[in-house]
Amino acid sequence: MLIFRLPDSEVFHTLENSQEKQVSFVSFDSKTVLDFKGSIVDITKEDIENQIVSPKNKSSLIEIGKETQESYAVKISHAKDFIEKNELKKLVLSRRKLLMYLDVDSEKKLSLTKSFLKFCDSYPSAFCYLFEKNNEIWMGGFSEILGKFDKKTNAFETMSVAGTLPLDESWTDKEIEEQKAVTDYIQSIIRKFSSNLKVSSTKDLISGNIKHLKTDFTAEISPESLDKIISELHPTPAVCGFPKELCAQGIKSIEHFNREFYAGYIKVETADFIYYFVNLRCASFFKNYAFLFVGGGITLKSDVHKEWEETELKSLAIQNNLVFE
Ligand SMILES: C=C(O[C@H]1C=CC=C(C(=O)O)[C@@H]1O)C(=O)O
Repeated sequence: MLIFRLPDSEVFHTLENSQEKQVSFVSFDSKTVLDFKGSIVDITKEDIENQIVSPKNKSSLIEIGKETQESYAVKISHAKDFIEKNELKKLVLSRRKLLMYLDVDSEKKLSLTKSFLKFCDSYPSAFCYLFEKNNEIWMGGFSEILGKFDKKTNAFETMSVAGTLPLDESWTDKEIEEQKAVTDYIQSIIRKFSSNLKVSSTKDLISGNIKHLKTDFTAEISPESLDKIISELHPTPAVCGFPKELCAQGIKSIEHFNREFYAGYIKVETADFIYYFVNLRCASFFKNYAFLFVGGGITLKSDVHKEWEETELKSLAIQNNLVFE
């Protein structure tokens, strides 16, 4: 079962009755690819609500912070050591926030389909999805594209999204440098495949309770180079770091958990476009608990308290939209 909604659209989709590979979830390390087959069809809100994908136990929302602010601070300090030793600009570190819904006396249980619809309402410009496959349930959504390819014109779009602050704070060198590392990397890749790259000015991207810095890129490419561009782009320094192999190794040794689909991407092929959405603000759901995956770019200027707060704010994208009934 897969339900999704494209950015800035009010139409929900699912897949039906065909062997065509239409949607694929690629893990952060690119080693796992989960394919969903079928033709893309519309699905109503009522039909979504009638799907049963909610964990079965009765539950209420109680948060148990497995990763504490102190343990995350130790990891941030390891990330800084790694950055210094390897003379890096940044490394993207993440945590898995554990959310328990314990059986208390309440009659309430988590409805993932209603949560999905609420999440979609809260983030209208995001690509949002909910899937259940091979005993895994994931929900997520964000507005960052790794790529969008127009099959008719061969136009390719991508973006550099990084740096995070609460809406009322002003950008500092830390966020500007963090996002510039992503912008430089993306430009260097696209220029190898296209001679007419256009780069926008850098703007704010508002995402619920927080904002990011965003630069857009457009270029004409040959359809044959699309797969290569995507595999070179992923994982960008917005979710990993540069050089990517070294940073991915550093992340693995510091984080101590498998990111799975978090910070991977989702490929969606429609009649006109091939989209590659960055899989952020996502969670995997189990019977009594969920893992909310949240991270942020660490630089030598990072403040441990602010980095923790950033991941807490990011976790609210999913957490504040969970519906218990
Ligand atoms: C890695 C995440 O965010 C990325 C996207 C936007 C801003 C980011 C940042 O400020 O660090 C990250 O690069 C995440 O949300 O887990």
